[in-house]
Amino acid sequence: MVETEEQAKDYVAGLVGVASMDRLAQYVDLLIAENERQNLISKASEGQIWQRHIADSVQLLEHVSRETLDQEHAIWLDLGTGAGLPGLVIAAIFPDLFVRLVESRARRVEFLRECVARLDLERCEVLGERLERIEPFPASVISARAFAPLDKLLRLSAPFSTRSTTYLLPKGRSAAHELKSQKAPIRKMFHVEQSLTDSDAGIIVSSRTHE
Ligand SMILES: C[S@@+](CC[C@H](N)C(=O)[O-])C[C@H]1O[C@@H](n2cnc3c(N)ncnc32)[C@H](O)[C@@H]1O
Repeated sequence: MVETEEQAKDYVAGLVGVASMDRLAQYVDLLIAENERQNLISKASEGQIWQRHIADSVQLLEHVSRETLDQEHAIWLDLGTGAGLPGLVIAAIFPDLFVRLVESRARRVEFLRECVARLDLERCEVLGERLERIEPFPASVISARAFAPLDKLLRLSAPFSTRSTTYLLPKGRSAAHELKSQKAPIRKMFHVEQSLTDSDAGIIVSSRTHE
């Protein structure tokens, strides 16, 4: 388990390069500063930002194949990005990957755009709209943390999903229960992975190529 700030930084540094670590540190500074102006993350989590937010986002990489990310036109779509979690963290790690962040609240959109500019993430696009209003495109990866209940999330994201889309859905403590309440075909498409940052939390991940 990744339980402390030190462990979180070591965990992330073990997975990403030095330049990515620098961009993540820059993002952490921007996030803490902006959290004074708008409510992006809980005040209580500021002192554990690497463990609660950065490592929590980075761990998603353990559940997506390198092959998926290396495809020429791979797009990582993050729904309800809010403060930048996990989508901006992913963009900071992979500046060459096309990352699209969907967020409807104007002040959050403004903050995300500022982060994209300050971190020089040319391939990261902030779609400042409700997801329902966005013209669908095929996404290689769809992530969403604390965005919507699973059935709504799957309904809204379906137009962006293909047979090979990898879903990565950190669901906190409700993961197993939410998946269990779905109909059999959905239950078969996904499984729950243990979160490394919270022993009670799970990540709903698509199991394999699906319809
Ligand atoms: C609870 S926050 C989670 C933010 C971030 N993913 C995190 O884990 O910290 C949910 C975010 O989704 C955004 N959101 C909710 N419904 C949306 C929709 N239909 N389209 C776009 N954004 C939406 C909200 O504005 C909010 O910023």
